[in-house]
Amino acid sequence: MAEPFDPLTDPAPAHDLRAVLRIRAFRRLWIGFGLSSLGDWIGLLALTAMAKSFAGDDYQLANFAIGGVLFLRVLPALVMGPVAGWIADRLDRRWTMIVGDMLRAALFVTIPIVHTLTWLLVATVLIEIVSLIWGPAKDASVPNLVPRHRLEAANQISLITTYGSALPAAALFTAITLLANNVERATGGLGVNSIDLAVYLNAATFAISGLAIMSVAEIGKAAASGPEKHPTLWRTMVEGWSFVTGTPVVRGLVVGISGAFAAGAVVIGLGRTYVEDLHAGDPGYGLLFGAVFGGLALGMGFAPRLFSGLSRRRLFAAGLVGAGIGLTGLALIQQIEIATMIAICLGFCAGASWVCGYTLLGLEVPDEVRGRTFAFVQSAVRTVLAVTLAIAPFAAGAIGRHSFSIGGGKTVTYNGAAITMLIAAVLAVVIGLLAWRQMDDRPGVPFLRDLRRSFGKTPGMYPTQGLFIALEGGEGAGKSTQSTALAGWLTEQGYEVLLTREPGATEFGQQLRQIVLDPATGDISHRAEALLYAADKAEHVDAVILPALRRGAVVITDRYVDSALAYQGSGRDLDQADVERVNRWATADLRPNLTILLDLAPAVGHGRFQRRDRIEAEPAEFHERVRRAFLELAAAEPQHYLVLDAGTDRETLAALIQARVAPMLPPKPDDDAAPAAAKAAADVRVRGEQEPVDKERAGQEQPW
Ligand SMILES: Nc1ncnc2c1ncn2[C@@H]1O[C@H](COP(=O)(O)OP(=O)(O)OP(=O)(O)O)[C@@H](O)[C@H]1O
Ligand SMILES: Cc1cn([C@H]2C[C@H](O)[C@@H](COP(=O)(O)O)O2)c(=O)[nH]c1=O
Repeated sequence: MAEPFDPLTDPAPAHDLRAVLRIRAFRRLWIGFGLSSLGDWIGLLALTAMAKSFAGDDYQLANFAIGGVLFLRVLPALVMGPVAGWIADRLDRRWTMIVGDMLRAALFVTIPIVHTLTWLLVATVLIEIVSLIWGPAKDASVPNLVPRHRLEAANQISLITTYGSALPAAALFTAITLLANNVERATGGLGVNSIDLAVYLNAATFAISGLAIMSVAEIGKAAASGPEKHPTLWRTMVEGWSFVTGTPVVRGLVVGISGAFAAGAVVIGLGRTYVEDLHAGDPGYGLLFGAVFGGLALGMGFAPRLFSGLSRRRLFAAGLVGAGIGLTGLALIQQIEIATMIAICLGFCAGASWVCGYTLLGLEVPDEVRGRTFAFVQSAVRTVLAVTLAIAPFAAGAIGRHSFSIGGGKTVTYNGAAITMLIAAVLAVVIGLLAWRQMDDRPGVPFLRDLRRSFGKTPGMYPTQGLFIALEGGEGAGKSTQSTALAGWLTEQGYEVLLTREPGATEFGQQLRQIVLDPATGDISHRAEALLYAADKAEHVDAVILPALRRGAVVITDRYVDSALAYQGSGRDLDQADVERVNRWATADLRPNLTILLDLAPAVGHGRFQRRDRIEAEPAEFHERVRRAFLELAAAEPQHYLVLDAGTDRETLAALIQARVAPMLPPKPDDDAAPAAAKAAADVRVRGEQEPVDKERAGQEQPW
């Protein structure tokens, strides 16, 4: 089970990488896969060097041997992918990884001992097969070790570690070979072989990785689905395929990720001839590659934080389209300095997409098929890489050199590499747009507006235990009526329900309510008003809402953060962004799983009652602004809102609310299994009027 996130003990923002590493289970797994990745890279360098050494001075054989090692590293994925996924979903994932690491260590040890090219190639295939099972087992485990809102940061760490370990691996490999050669020279030939040494070191990294993973007891077997707990391999493959093709989001992800890799492979496959055509030579080649990979690292590391408020589905697809546009620029601009800049942007977009795609797979794919899906993606990616790398140079060669007149007697010459890149760029854009169509979760909201608003915003923390529902709307819209009705309906069904409200659900909150709403308070600074409401929220979340959610209760609050954004952020002359920042901080960014917005013309709402408190007494324009702000908030995140016409009769409204809430409900406290205390709690508790807050008890609750 995941070590659950608790805003009370770890209030770090979701994108804080250190906060993920504070999760013990993930940290240990990270040490394991960090070492495995390091081993993988050293292995690649050492085995290609060893293959070359077997060929001696025979240039052709050396190329064949190196090509053979590289080809055999890709080949197993093409045939073994589905089997690897089946194994990863069926076996205990921790033991799969431990045994996998130990097997890889043992296989690496045998290579210098047997010392033949044939065994080197056979062992390469076997190691790759083990890696194919190990990878999906690891990828599928991560979402179970970290809370959902930290999965993206966990994936950033995973990807940066996997690809970033290439650099220390190369440095280590160089250091070993230099050291071994110096020892050889100094001792006059003890027979220390630097490549063998690197291979043994590599074996050691896998063995230590296995030991590190042994201590992660939290990793287990995949959740079993349905009555058939051990489906056959064939059945698993068919189910996996139909899951991927039949689930639009996953289909979009697989198509998108494959497209991104195809675009990347085109740059890798044609980079050499492309820079030759720009007369940039080896330095240009190095520059271009450094730019793409540097951009990738920047995208993986910073894009999620930079666009923290943007829907991940949109960021994924936009990244793909961005990479396609970058590739177009690369193909058209025939100047190495500008091409380098473009390559950084291209890498950035691809990196953003890659980390989002991985996170979405972890979030959208159920545990029982996650291993298969990751294996499927890895196979698809490797197949696409292999095919693109093979086809791109031929396509470029076949296209050849072409000159185009651009007027004024001038011509530009594009050769096959640039034109093939252009074709790949168009494909990448089309694939990105297709992925967008399949996955967009905010239809109707213009992307640029979304993008502008997303800067500096946080994605929010949505409870995964219990259910959190907020009712929002203007004065007299019927929030109290509907929240009471909803609470009654849920209680009848056996749920523990906590009905609460803002401001004033705690003793402290009652005092604040008195101050902010009493007309006798008169005019106070709008910032002071905003802070008083925010203080009420902070206490409400810590003392009332979180403890109830941790118990698995359904929490219904009559008003929450949206009220502050609408009343203080839009009604008053305050900056919305400031109000949002303060309120997100005050509530540890806890957001309702669903906000029910009861929309009503202010005049109608005011006509439903007589009394006027300090806020209700504000002029009509104030309440109009508040109404518009509520509607805009709902339009910006439709998946978290139910907007209803509050002029509808009470019963119809209640039925509509029930229909929307029903599929979101958590499991009921099981009559037989639930502890007595939980059963006793299965009633409606109303906060804000009678009960004082029992802080001591709240502090003792289990984290959720
Ligand atoms: N659908 C409805 N149609 C007509 N009247 C309603 C409806 N729902 C509630 N009312 C009436 O409107 C008045 C205000 O309802 P309620 O207290 O539920 O609204 P509220 O949104 O909680 O108000 P406030 O913002 O003041 O807390 C009550 O007299 C209630 O009986
Ligand atoms: C939470 C919250 C509330 N308000 C305003 C909105 C209402 O005018 C009152 C609360 O009264 P109710 O009868 O309990 O609905 O307070 C606000 O301005 N900002 C907030 O964050």
